Amino acid sequence: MSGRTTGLTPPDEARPPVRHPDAPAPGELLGSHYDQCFGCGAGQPHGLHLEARAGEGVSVTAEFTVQPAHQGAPGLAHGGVLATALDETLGALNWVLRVIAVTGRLETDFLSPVPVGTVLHLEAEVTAVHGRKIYSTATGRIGGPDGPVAVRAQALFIEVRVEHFIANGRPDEINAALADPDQLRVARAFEVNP
Ligand SMILES: CCCCCCCCCC(=O)SCCNC(=O)CCNC(=O)[C@H](O)C(C)(C)COP(=O)(O)OP(=O)(O)OC[C@H]1O[C@@H](n2cnc3c(N)ncnc32)[C@H](O)[C@@H]1OP(=O)(O)O
Repeated sequence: MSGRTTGLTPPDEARPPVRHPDAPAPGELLGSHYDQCFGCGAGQPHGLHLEARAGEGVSVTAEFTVQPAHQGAPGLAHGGVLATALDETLGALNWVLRVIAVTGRLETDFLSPVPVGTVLHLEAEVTAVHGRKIYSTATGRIGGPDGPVAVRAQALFIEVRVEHFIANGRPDEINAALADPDQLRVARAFEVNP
């Protein structure tokens, strides 16, 4: 046993999240944090190509259209792909907090099947912050932004430094990313911490 507190309920001493003053304006398209990301990268042919926008407060919205490559059962989205869509949307909250954070824990509820061709309308918000721990929730609706919730998640993200990726990633991809001016621009945007 590690002794970690792994619950998804913020402790009493957690504080409300703070929108960074330089966060993108509500409605602004956030773009991809990495071209090869399976969740949001344009360079991944079978990726989700999820497009997220900044919301009000510390929130984001996103859309993901389920493609034939995303099937689990015939004609239905794979649950892991739906969890990825939730994870990616929650990860996009980094843009609004202006911190780099990775998923530590993700709990997902699958409430109804999501057919291929469906546009999943996602929303995520940070509910509390405690030290490096960022507590957040997300929903995915079908049939429109106000349609029924098909999937939802609670998550705990952990703030990391950019060195986390340099220390743990494969050298080929790390070096390619460091040589890409667009990628450096994104990394610098996250380094403007309060
Ligand atoms: C450039 C932008 C990039 C944005 C990417 C977004 C992509 C979408 C999101 C993802 O999918 S990220 C990829 C999936 N996640 C990972 O690969 C993370 C793998 N795990 C790790 O690298 C480390 O475990 C982690 C950095 C999360 C934590 O290790 P640390 O050594 O830095 O933290 P530490 O063990 O000191 O724990 C700090 C606090 O967090 C808590 N914690 C850490 N890991 C946890 C965990 N897994 N579950 C619950 N709590 C956790 C821990 O209990 C502790 O709480 P307290 O401060 O209250 O003691």
